[in-house]
Amino acid sequence: MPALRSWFSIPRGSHFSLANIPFGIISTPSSKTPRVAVAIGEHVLDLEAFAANNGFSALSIIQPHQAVFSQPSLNAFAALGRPIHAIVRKYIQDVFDADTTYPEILKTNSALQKQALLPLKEIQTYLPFKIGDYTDFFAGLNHAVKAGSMFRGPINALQPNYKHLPVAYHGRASSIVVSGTPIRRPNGQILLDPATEKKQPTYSACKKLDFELELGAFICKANKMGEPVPVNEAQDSLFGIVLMNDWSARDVQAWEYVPLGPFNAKNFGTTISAWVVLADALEPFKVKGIENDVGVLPYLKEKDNKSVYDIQLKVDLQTKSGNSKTIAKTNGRHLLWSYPQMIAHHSSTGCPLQVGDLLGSGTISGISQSEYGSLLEQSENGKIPIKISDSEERIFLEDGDEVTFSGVCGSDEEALVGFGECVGRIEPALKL
Ligand SMILES: O=C(O)/C=C/C(=O)CC(=O)CC(=O)O
Ligand SMILES: [Ca+2]
Ligand SMILES: [Mg+2]
Repeated sequence: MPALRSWFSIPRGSHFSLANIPFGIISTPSSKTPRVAVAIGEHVLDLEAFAANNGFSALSIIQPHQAVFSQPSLNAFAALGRPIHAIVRKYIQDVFDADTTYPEILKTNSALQKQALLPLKEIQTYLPFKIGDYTDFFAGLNHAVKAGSMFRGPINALQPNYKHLPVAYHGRASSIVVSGTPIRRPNGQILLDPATEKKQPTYSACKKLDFELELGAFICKANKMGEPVPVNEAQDSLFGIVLMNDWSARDVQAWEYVPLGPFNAKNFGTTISAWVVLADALEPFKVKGIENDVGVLPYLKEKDNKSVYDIQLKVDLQTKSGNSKTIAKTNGRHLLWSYPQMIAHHSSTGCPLQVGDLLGSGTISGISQSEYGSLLEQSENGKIPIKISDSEERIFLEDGDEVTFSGVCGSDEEALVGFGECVGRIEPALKL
């Protein structure tokens, strides 16, 4: 399909082309109340201002719902359901199209352009949703094999359940932050010398601080308690996707996680990107995930044989002294389980999912060192240093390090569907 052309200037290579239209929450120095916007090129369209100035006058279906754009989160907009998200996205694409059906709405309305089109660099972004619950899956097969091999050897790398159900832990919604928020190194219980017989922990600053490259999915449809979401209807629950960093304290994790899973090792901070790419925008980039070679149970069997996304993912690390390096490149296709399968399994007991819940994919890794989505894998749990520059290397994160994830779909520079960035810098631990 040829790229949509706009009357509005959208630079080539922008993650926020007309093919995208991602949603987020913004404010400006002169208007500090957080509200809904979409990103377009190097600007955002403030949907509160747009709605208040008859921007949706040609879209009668949205008129009774315009208050959703004045909310400080996307929950109310998301709850309108996928057919409405699709209509709104298509309408905004039309308003910006070079041959728009509605030139009077924005193309020839310079007053509204001035009011509602704001430079990205002048706005502040916020968490896109009020997140009630957060669950982090472990669907990245290559990551699970690599991490499991390091801890239990290659024969026992995967637990017997791994290919039969999407494994997950219940995370902590209260410490999810938007891209750009600093992350403080946690203090925690660790074993300084795990090899010795006597297991005596100390309480200290984490010495094995790591990132995990993941995708996060937001839920837009609540299921009632007791009523599971069938796998082949689960796409209706999927609002959109963000980049996600499940910061992980590996030494805390190693000591605490058997038998109930990660607790404090992953509850001190999780960063997500600010712009939510709608499931509809990702539709052209659906691909087959990793083949599951066990026959999954019927409640996890999907009709759709393409249900993960071809997203080119990248991790950059910049040190306090300014050296930086791309330390990993991988792809969103490296998942054994799809989001519909995760949703179906999560709700299979009757557990209610709610609008605004966040589901992490699990760390996404390829199969070679430069494709690993965590330092745990890259450094073989601290054994192999990763060269950042001639003067610096890393095994785990140091104070002042800044980790930047980016993700983009497509190759046509005029029609990229990108996520922007998911950034966090490490601050020193509280002094003990
Ligand atoms: O297989 C294991 O015992 C451990 C796996 C991990 O440590 C990976 C991990 O932290 C899970 C995650 O992706 O959050
Ligand atoms: Ca994780
Ligand atoms: Mg986390």
